Amino acid sequence: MTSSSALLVIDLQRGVLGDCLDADAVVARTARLVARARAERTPVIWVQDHGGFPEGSDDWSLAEPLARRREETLVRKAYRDSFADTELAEVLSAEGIRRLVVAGAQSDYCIRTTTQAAAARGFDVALVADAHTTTDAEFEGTVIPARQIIAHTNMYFRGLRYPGRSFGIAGHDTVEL
Ligand SMILES: O=C1N[C@@H]2C=C[C@H]1C2
Repeated sequence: MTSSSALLVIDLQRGVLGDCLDADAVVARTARLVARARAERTPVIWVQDHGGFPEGSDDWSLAEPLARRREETLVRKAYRDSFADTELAEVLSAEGIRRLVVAGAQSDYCIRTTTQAAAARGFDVALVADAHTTTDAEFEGTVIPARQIIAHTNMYFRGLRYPGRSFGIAGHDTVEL
């Protein structure tokens, strides 16, 4: 079935979520979103990062209760951009996907980078405002709380504009799939 949208679940792995803000709640909301996508026959694509931990390890595994179905695509990555050195672009093209609904972690790394890359590649993008998370950050003495990073990520993508395309944010329970 050629669907125009796909749900992209990025790096909701045990080793990534350790210190992320409200990780359990984000995982639970994402699980409900995945169930919606499956019910509406919207493809679910799972991205898992093996940059920091070996495939098959506990840290590499999806946080429970998330679980990939056999027929759902797994994209393995080692960079913040889920398109970098992966087959994501080919998978999306083959399935006629023109719009991505994005959830996962971490907001300021793989979520931000992948969402911006998708925009630059011509996809419409909806960021699920309450289904991404990250940790507090600190850079050269400046502490940036996770809650601020998440809010800023949502603010940034709510206002992103490219000619002829649509971007936005929405909650896990209302985002169009
Ligand atoms: O956002 C991210 N997801 C993986 C863990 C940190 C980066 C890579």
